[in-house]
Amino acid sequence: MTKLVFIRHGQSEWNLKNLFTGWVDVDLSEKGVEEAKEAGHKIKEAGLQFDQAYTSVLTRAIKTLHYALEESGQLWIPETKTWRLNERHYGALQGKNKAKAAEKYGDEQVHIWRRSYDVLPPLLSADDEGSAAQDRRYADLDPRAIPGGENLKVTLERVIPFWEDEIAPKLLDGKNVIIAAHGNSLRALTKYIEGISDADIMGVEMATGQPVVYDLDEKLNIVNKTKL
Ligand SMILES: O=C(O)[C@H](O)COP(=O)(O)O
Repeated sequence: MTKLVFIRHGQSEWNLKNLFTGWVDVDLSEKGVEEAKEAGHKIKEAGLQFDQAYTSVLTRAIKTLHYALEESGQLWIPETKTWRLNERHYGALQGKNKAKAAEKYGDEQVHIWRRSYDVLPPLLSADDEGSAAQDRRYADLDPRAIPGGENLKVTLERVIPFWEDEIAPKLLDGKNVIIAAHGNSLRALTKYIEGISDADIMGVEMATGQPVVYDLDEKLNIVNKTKL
């Protein structure tokens, strides 16, 4: 049985401050570091051994992966970083406080921005301060692929090609895989592999630093799912 593990990064400094984060590259909080180490401890206890790791190009996910692998004695495994596993881009909401946004625009609107499948947040343009177009790590990307804001649908559309081209072939080859990423890039993957409807995905949440373990058969059907 092939193992696939998802882990959302540990608490970030902006999770702690309740700010929309998206593609802003914030670090883990102290609690987030502890959550990542604890995840590694649980991975070790569960005897999970990986052949390949995938993560985003954002520090909080990369560090979570590294703490978890170090704690489980697997820091040496091959890893691939890709923008396709980044958090959804939260557009012009990035850096804004979620509670203050709810006071200003109403709980309902903020809930729609956060959890609807296909409503976009207010967008950033390429020359706005804070646009990813100014960030060296995206220099090789076609400028048209750099988002000004994403909903879950758009996030899924850029995550899934990476799943199909890179991750699924590894799993089909019998390799055990860990993916350290973000609340919404992992919700997109969860929706895709579990066949969750557009409506039901609104109710799916990913806890910080909690490994989600899938057992997959040789056709990548899900045989079992557990949370550590
Ligand atoms: O980008 C963010 O703000 C968080 O990582 C995810 O936020 P959400 O739970 O509001 O989608």
